[in-house]
Amino acid sequence: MIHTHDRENFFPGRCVLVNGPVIVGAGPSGLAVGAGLKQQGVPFVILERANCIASLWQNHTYDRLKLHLPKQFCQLPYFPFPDNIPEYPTKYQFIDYLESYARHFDINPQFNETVQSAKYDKTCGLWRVKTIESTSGAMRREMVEYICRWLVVATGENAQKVVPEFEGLEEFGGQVMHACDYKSGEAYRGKRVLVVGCGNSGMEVSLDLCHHNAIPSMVVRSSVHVLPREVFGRSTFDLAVLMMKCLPIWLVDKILVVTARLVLGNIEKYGLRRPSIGPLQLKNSEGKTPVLDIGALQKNQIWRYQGGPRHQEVFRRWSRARKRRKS
Ligand SMILES: NC(=O)C1=CN([C@@H]2O[C@H](COP(=O)(O)OP(=O)(O)OC[C@H]3O[C@@H](n4cnc5c(N)ncnc54)[C@H](OP(=O)(O)O)[C@@H]3O)[C@@H](O)[C@H]2O)C=CC1
Ligand SMILES: O=C(O)C(=O)Cc1c[nH]c2ccccc12
Repeated sequence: MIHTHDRENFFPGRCVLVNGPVIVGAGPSGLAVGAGLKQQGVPFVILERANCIASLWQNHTYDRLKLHLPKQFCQLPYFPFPDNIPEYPTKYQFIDYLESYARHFDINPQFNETVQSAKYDKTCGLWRVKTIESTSGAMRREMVEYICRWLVVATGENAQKVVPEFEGLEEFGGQVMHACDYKSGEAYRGKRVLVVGCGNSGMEVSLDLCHHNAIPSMVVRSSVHVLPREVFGRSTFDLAVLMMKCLPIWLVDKILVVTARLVLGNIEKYGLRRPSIGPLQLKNSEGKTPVLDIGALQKNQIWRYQGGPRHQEVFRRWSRARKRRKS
């Protein structure tokens, strides 16, 4: 007979005892933790739901993407970028680098394993991490329970897409996609595209659409800090990091905003407003990343619907205009 307590603990899969940490996620952070542990000779297991390392970079980024920050800020510990890589690596160069990083440290994640739960068992001081095979279509998906003393969650800041509700989407008739599925503007030549969101993704997708002679418009919900990626040939981020070493954050913010104003002009003429809090302070308090501009701001073919109307109202107007054009 199985008691309730036993039933809770009953697990129909394999059980693996890990003599070190379990790391969830084989993205840059998971790999970096793995490399550190390898160097100390500590055994570990990396669990990854996708079938490759850095799956967000491999599968959910657009073709033209380049890192925003100079390479020295994006490299992982103990293994710098090769010298022949440019200052702002492309996504392909970044992925190659991560692949060689994993090879260099002989890191072999367990792919196609999705963590379903992780519970800390206080009585024995151990984590119980349950996974299920992620390969779809398998008749019986394998389940494994890992038991370990340490758990490292390295699942990423932006792994989960957020799609706002859109009333009237069924009647819209046009194609709708999230930025994580956008590859290039090639398919949108000559077409009107409404881009919802004015973060780095929204700005760069709009710029890519311009490069492909599509006609993007943007929905700008709130205020946003736009900084030039470079000032006098020097990375703005690099300058911010340098200034932070000797100046208070509010002053660095003031300098960044004044410099951005000198380089880019008043962003209100591009349909944008700046937040009252400075860019670094806003990043610290709300996690909101400033937009690092690589040319989208000044593309005057991008129309920006600013402020008041939320995506819903703009979308309704947009949808109606599309129907009028089609009829
Ligand atoms: N080349 C690079 O290195 C790139 C880096 N990135 C990075 O990836 C991360 C994710 O960036 P991103 O994908 O842009 O996401 P963000 O969360 O940074 O931006 C999302 C944007 O969408 C807006 N938004 C959300 N919901 C709605 C809605 N319902 N109606 C209208 N607007 C809405 C937000 O407005 P609000 O502010 O009002 O919430 C915000 O402006 C960031 O750290 C970014 O810097 C992204 C692209 C390129
Ligand atoms: O561009 C990105 O995706 C970044 O995350 C860059 C970034 C993070 N924190 C910052 C603070 C000031 C300027 C850029 C950044």
